[in-house]
Amino acid sequence: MEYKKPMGVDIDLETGVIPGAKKLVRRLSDLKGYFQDEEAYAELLKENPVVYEVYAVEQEAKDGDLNFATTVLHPGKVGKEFFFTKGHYHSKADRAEIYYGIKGRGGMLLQTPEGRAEWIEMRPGTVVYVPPYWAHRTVNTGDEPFVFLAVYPADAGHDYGSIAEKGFSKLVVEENGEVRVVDNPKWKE
Ligand SMILES: O=C(CO)[C@@H](O)[C@H](O)[C@H](O)COP(=O)(O)O
Ligand SMILES: [Fe+2]
Repeated sequence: MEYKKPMGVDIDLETGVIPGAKKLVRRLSDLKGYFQDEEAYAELLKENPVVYEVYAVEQEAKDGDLNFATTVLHPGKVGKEFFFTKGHYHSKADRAEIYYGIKGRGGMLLQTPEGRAEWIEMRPGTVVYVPPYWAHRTVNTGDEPFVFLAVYPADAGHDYGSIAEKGFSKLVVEENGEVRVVDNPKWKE
């Protein structure tokens, strides 16, 4: 039996960086079609800001092993909608996940394949359990980077297709200076 070597790494709790991790950058241009307000999107696209970065430590996609990653989700809005991650189901849809809030403020939108949505607020110290079969997207509702850790089965995979096409049934917006979770007028099952 070949045993893998155990490891310990220190997340930089200020920046969210995991030393030695694989870095992925998502700019606004990577989120084409995701936001409601197309005019506001086109305007902000001139700057094409970084919306989020992911620092991932991933294993071969085998049953029983675990991956982990931090996400640094920057503050910002497109029109009234707060910056968010693309959101996905897992390719192996029954794979669950744990998120842990490190810095900043935000929350997670979750959704069943039938379109039943839930919103869970996150702050430093919040643990969110993502059950099997729920799509999940994080949203930064604050004015500083929202940093969190995710731990997920190594064989979970990402299925972006249905969210990219249909979005979530709820939107997280700012209205009169308040965070509101409202129905998505463009949602169709
Ligand atoms: O849920 C996971 C892994 O299963 C997170 O590590 C996200 O991958 C990350 O927060 C970026 O979000 P997406 O662009 O992948 O939706
Ligand atoms: Fe996930």
